[in-house]
Amino acid sequence: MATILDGKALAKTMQSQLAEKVAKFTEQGHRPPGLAVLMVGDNPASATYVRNKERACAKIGIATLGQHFPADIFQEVLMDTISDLNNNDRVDGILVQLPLPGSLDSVTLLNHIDPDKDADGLHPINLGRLLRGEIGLRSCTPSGVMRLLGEYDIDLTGKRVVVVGRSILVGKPLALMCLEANATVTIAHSRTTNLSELTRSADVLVAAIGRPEMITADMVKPGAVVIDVGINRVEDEKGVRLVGDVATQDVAAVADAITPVPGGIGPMTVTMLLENTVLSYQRRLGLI
Ligand SMILES: Nc1nc(=O)c2c([nH]1)NC[C@@H]1CN(c3ccc(C(=O)N[C@@H](CCC(=O)O)C(=O)O)cc3)C=[N+]21
Repeated sequence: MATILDGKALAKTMQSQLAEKVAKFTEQGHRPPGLAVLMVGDNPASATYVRNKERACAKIGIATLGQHFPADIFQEVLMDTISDLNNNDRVDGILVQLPLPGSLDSVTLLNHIDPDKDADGLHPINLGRLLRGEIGLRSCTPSGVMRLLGEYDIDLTGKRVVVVGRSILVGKPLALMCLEANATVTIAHSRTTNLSELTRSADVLVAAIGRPEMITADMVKPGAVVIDVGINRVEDEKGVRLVGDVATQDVAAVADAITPVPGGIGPMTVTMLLENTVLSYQRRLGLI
């Protein structure tokens, strides 16, 4: 059976290290780090994520400025709110919870965030910095994947990585990070032909598709490392549960290592958001 890559455990360790770090700075008399969380509408999944993020911040000593807007809010109000937060010295990170409802233009909003406060690492400047291999705030889910691989000493040098999914949130930035780590990277997507043949060639297979249990055991090379980025809520005879993009039980019999859902990449994503916020705080206060 495959080794379980325990994101939940690593997230816990990293979060207590972050808490110690923040405590050290505040004991020295510095203000605490600040994260602004903008949530629009009342998508129940988003509300849960936002609550989890705020709870994690509280534990670490990051001050949160939560702002909740109705679904029919005007774009201009959100733009002005972001301007204010960009100018607010106590705010080190700004997060706009996605997806946004209705006709709101998330790209324009994200582009309006000060790149040095872009805790999600989704601003084009930060994506460009990643492309060029420069220092910057990096997208949370892909950097969570890289951190978890590192924790288990999984070196990507010379490995064949296949990333299934080409989203700007996960697939594209993760492919760049794997390339930076000297892997040979292929991005597969909905128009890829002979997908199973391709995924079977992967030493490291990443599923970031958003389709429950799409990656089955026959698509995985024996001994491969399988990273499951999917978070899908499904309802069946077993009730409502959370499943990834990988048929975990079957694939675990073939793979060498696999991330679970829940308890894998999800908790790492939240932790990287916290780490980005603290990093931005340290850079802004000259504590680095
Ligand atoms: N601006 C923005 N940034 C995000 O990072 C962002 C977002 N919008 N919108 C939604 C997605 C989704 N996302 C998750 C983070 C953690 C878990 C997580 O911790 N999941 C737990 C289970 C939680 C549960 O039970 O629902 C786990 O996998 O173990 C899941 C999903 C961040 N997102």
